[in-house]
Amino acid sequence: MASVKVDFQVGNDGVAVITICNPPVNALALPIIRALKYKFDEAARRNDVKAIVLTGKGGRFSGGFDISVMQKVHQTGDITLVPDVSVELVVNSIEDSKKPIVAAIEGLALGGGLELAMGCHARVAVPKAKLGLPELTLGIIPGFGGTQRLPRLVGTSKAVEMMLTSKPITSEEGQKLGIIDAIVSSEELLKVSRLWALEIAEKRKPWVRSLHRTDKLGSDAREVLATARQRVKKTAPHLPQQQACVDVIEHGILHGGYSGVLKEAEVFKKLVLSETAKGLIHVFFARNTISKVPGVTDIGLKPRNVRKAAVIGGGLMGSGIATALILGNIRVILKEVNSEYLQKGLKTIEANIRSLVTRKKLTQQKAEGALSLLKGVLDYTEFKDVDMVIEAVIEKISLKQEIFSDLEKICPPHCILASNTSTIDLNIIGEKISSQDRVIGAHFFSPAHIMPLLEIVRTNKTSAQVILDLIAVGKVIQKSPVVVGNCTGFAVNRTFFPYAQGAHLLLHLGVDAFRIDRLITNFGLPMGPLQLQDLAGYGVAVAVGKEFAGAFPDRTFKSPLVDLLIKSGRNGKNNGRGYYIYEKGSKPKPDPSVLPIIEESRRICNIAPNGKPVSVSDQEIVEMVLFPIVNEACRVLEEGVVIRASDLDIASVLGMSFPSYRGGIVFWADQVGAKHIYSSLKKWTQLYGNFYKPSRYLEERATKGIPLSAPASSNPTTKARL
Ligand SMILES: C[C@H](O)CC(=O)SCCNC(=O)CCNC(=O)[C@H](O)C(C)(C)COP(=O)(O)OP(=O)(O)OC[C@H]1O[C@@H](n2cnc3c(N)ncnc32)[C@H](O)[C@@H]1OP(=O)(O)O
Repeated sequence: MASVKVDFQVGNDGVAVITICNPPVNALALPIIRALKYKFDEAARRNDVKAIVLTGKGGRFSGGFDISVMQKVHQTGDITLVPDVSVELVVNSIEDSKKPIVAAIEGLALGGGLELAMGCHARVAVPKAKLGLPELTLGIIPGFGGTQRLPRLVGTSKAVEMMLTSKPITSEEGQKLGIIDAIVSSEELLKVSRLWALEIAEKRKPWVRSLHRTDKLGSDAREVLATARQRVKKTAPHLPQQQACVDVIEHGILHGGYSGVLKEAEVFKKLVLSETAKGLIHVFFARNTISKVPGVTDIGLKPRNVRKAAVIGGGLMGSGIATALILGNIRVILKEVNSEYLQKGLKTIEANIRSLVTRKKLTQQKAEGALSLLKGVLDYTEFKDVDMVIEAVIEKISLKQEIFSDLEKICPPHCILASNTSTIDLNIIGEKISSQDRVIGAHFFSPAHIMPLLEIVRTNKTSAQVILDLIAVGKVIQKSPVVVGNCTGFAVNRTFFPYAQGAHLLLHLGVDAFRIDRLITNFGLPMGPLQLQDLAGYGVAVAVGKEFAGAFPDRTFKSPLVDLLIKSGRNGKNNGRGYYIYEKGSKPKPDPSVLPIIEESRRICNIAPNGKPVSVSDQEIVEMVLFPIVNEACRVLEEGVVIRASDLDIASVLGMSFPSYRGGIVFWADQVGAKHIYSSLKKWTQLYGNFYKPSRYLEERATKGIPLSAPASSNPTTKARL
């Protein structure tokens, strides 16, 4: 705690430098906020202080209000834990101070950090500092006056864009927009800021109170807001903070900045208590926790550098993985079996990179740099000095075993031997080699260069060093690595295998296919289970169905539907025909001609009670698809496949696009309540069979009233080692 403080130093020039010290990001924790108020008031009182500079220690101004305070509010329900910073500190002690205050910004000023800076009378920054108000990603709006001062400093249109997208700008852009007054080197920052503050005091530079300005709001501000409001209605119907943000900005434009500040504080507090904020704030911390792996990241090991990697197999996955690696500045050797496949793989990688340039996600220069790191090969000659190999060939055990035997002979002894398998037991893949401590799963999600999740699968033998190395690679290539244990489907596919099956079961009970998908998208997933099946192609559905039927025969729903769809010439999006019709340039349309096929499958299965379609409410349909997933998540937790429940939340959000504002699958389940989930599953088991049978873990937690996310107690039946 000693490092959490606010420094106060008065120089001979009469400038007090107030420094926020709370590593690593100088979050505005409650003691910091209290100390800031105290120090500003002290500076105002002292006769030897003519002007003030506010800055942050360690190269970062501030990452904003301490988000863990809001988490405490969620745990306790006590909103009074959030102090009144907006008026008491920012308006009274900073903006309305009788002495000029300059913010000296290094590294980043985000959220509450930027809001403090905007309360100051000028801002000096170093090059490339990040400035932004990312609060909306947490389900809240800025609460220290940001919704009012940002439009007054950069204009309504830009401010709305910055807040609704949560994307930061650089100090250079900030200077052009007018929020930054000067850019100087890090060495000069304090000197220039002190002088600037003194010059304001001497009236040689303007003394600007942002909240009092109106010149930049623009005469079209209300139209800008009306357009934004329409847009968020369409694009973010589940995110109340988006609409609220626009409303609060408008309030300040109509009624004046100070009234806007008061309105903002009121709405901010309401939003902190919203379900959306609970989910998103949980995801923020859960995402930071995933790479903390007991026995791996806490035993003093250092990750080794992976400079050169090899990818075996240039298909869809292999080329995506190679793309991700070169984008992370890692040299890549792509190996294929013949030059035709190799050229195809290389072309796919090039196309992946070029499409990022077209979509303005990558500069031309960076694209060329990345592509220069790629080399295609047809043999193992280049493998002598690779630090990591990721095998991404077809799912055939003998082929993978042969490759791993070759790799063990050819690659250096430190080389990580990874497989991108999504189905095969890693112990079997590594069975024939002696370096089983180097065998690990690197399970990417398609398209591998875009999807943010990396499921790192360890076996009982994988060494801590290799796990740590792969976590580090994951971070370098901008993925969120989740370390999981070895079991059928690993954590993500295993948990979500009932997704399609739940939909199929409902279909066979007589529920309309498109109703199921519509309700699931209304719930917040980007597409329903049937459309997802179309997207993946039916080959995947058949393979995955077989795998899970083999592993979990007690809870697999079998139907001839996919076979019938294939027989009718459908293969989902791949050939433009599935449950939906896919035409270039237009959204998928439900295909009425699929209905007789579903009907035929229903006839064959004949599971609807009395042969009649069941009558189920919209909510029940959503629950009948999602509760079986929660049930499987419970088994994954009980078996210790993931380290902690929040890892599964992140895996579900990043791997399956489960809505982050619902906090992930287990977090959401706890909001719904284990008791309700358990009793619903029990009822459906009696009505419709074992697919719904509640797991022991769920039953125990529901009966004892323990949250599903609470750490496992004693003796988990750990099949997967973690
Ligand atoms: C009233 C106000 O308007 C409301 C607010 O200000 S809400 C806060 C708004 N600010 C934000 O959303 C910024 C959140 N933070 C970030 O985006 C990133 O942490 C960052 C860009 C600041 C730094 O990124 P990076 O260097 O990769 O560090 P990162 O690993 O994320 O964070 C380091 C640690 O700081 C913590 N942290 C970062 N910002 C924090 C914050 N605002 N509050 C509390 N903790 C924070 C992280 O949880 C992490 O903790 P850990 O080491 O125990 O896991």
